[in-house]
Amino acid sequence: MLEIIEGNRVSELDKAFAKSEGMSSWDLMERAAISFFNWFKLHFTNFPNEIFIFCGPGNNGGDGLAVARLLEMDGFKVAVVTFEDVLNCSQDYQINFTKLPLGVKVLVYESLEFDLLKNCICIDAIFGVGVNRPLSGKYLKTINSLNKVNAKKIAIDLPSGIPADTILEGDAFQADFTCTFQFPKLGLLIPEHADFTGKIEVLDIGIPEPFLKSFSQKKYYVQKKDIPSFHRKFNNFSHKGDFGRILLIGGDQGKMGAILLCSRAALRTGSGLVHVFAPWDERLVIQVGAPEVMVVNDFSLSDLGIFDAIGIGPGWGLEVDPNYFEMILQSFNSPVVIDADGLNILSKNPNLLKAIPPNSILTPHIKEFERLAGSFKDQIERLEKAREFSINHKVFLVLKGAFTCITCPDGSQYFNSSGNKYMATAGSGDVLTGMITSFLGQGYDSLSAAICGVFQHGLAGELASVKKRRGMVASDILETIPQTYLNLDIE
Ligand SMILES: NC(=O)C1=CN([C@@H]2O[C@H](COP(=O)(O)OP(=O)(O)OC[C@H]3O[C@@H](n4cnc5c(N)ncnc54)[C@H](O)[C@@H]3O)[C@@H](O)[C@H]2O)[C@H](O)CC1
Ligand SMILES: [K+]
Repeated sequence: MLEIIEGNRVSELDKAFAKSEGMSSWDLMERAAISFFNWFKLHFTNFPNEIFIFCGPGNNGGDGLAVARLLEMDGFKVAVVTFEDVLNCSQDYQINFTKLPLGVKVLVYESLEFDLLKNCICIDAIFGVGVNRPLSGKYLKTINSLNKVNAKKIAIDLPSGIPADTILEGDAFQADFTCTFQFPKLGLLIPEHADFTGKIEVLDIGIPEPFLKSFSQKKYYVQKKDIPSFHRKFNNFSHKGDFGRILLIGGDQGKMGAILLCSRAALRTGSGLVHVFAPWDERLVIQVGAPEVMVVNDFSLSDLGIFDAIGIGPGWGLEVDPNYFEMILQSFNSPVVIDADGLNILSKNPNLLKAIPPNSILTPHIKEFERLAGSFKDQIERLEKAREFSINHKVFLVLKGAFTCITCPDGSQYFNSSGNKYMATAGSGDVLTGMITSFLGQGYDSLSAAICGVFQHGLAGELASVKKRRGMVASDILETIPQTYLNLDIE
C-alpha cells in the first residue's frame, strides 16, 4: 500500500532517497520526467498539434522542462512557457533549461496568445507540492486564461494552486488528468478539489515502500494490487459454515428495499447463510426478492452468538426503541456493522456508543457523520475528527464518498482508489453494508473486511457502469460483485 506523505516533507524525502542511492536530485527529477513521458506516450501517441508546457520557477517547472526535452526528442511539437528569469529559478530547473533542445520553442508568459492553445495539449508544471500561498498576479492570470481554453489539460504532480495537505484558497488549474509522482498527495483526495484534479494517475518513480515508511503519517492509498493480500483463502473442503452465518437487521414499511439489497449483496459477496430480521408482515419482499435468505420472525438475544457477524441499520426507520438497539449491541461479542438508520439512532442517543462491540465498523456518508460527530468546516477537519472518533470509540469508520476513507482505532487511515460518480445512487450504501458484513462473517478481521468491501464495492460500480453509465442502479452494483473476484483473480 502506498504511504501518503505530507507535501512539506517531499523535498526532505527526495533528498534522503537520492542520497541513499548515490544519485543527484536532478537524476530523481529525470526519473519523474521519464515516468510522465511514458504515461503521456501511452495516452497521446502521435498527437499532431503543439504541446505547451507551463513551467514555474521551482522543481515542478524543472519537471516540465525535462518533459519538454523528452517529448521533443521523440518527435512531438513542444513549446515551453516560462515566468521567471532562469537565474531566479531552482538549480535543477536551470540544469534542465540548458538541456532544452533547439526544437523546443521558449515563450515568455506575457507574449503568449491564448488562442494558439485551442485543440493543443497544455501541461501545467507551474507549481507542485511547493505552492505556499494563493495564486496571484501573473500566475493567477495565466491559470484563469488556461481554464477557459479548449485544450486537453494535464497537471504534473498537482494542479497548480492546489495545496498538498490543506484546502485551496482562491483558484487553481483545472486538469483533465493529474499525474502525481510516487503517491497521491492528500489534496488530490478531498471533495473540495474535485473540480481541479480530473483523473488521477499515480506514477511510480521507484522510491521503495520501506523507504517511504520512515516518513509515514499512517495514511495509505489502497490500490487494486493490494487487495488479494487482505483476502482469506478457502479450499475444496470449505463448507457453507466456513463462509459465515450472518444476521442483517433492518427494513421497515416502505423501506424494505434497503435490507433486501443489503442481503443480496451479502450473498453475492459469498456469505454461506444470510438471515434477515425485518417486520414479519413485510417478509414477502425478502422471500420473493432473495429466496436464498432466511427471514427471522424473532430472535432471543442470548442466541445471537450463533451468528458470525451482524449488520444493522439499512431501512430500519427511526422508530426503533434505542434500549432494544443497546441490548443487541451488548449481547453480541464480535464486531458489527452499523449503517443508515442504525447510525441515525446512535446520533440521537450518543450514550449507545459505549455499547458498540470493539472493532465494529460504522459506515456513515458525510451527512451521517456530521450528525454523529458535529459539523466541520472542510474535509481536512472532518478526516481529523474521524480519526479521533475511531480512536476514542475503538471503532472503524468508513467515511463514504469519492476516495472513501477507512479510519481505524489505531489512528491510521486508508483511502480507497476504486469507484466512480455513477455509484451515487439510491441503495449503493446498503450494498456496501451487505458486503462488509459478509466479509466479517467469512472470518475477516475488521480492517480486511472494510478494505475488501470498500474496494470491491467501488470496483463492482466501475465494472457495472461500463454499460450503464448514469442508468446504473444499486442492483447492478451487487450483481457485478462476482465479477470483481474474477477481475482480481481471487478464487
Ligand atoms: N518525489 C517527488 O515527488 C519528486 C518531485 N519533484 C517535483 O518537485 C516539485 C516540488 O518542487 P519545489 O521546488 O519544492 O516546489 P514547486 O515547484 O511546487 O514551487 C516552489 C516555488 O514556487 C514558489 N511559490 C510557491 N507558491 C507560490 C505562489 N502562489 N505564487 C508564486 N510563487 C509561489 C516558491 O517560493 C518556490 O520558489 C514536486 O511537486 C514535483 O513536481 C521532483 O522532480 C523530484 C521527484
Ligand atoms: K503542476
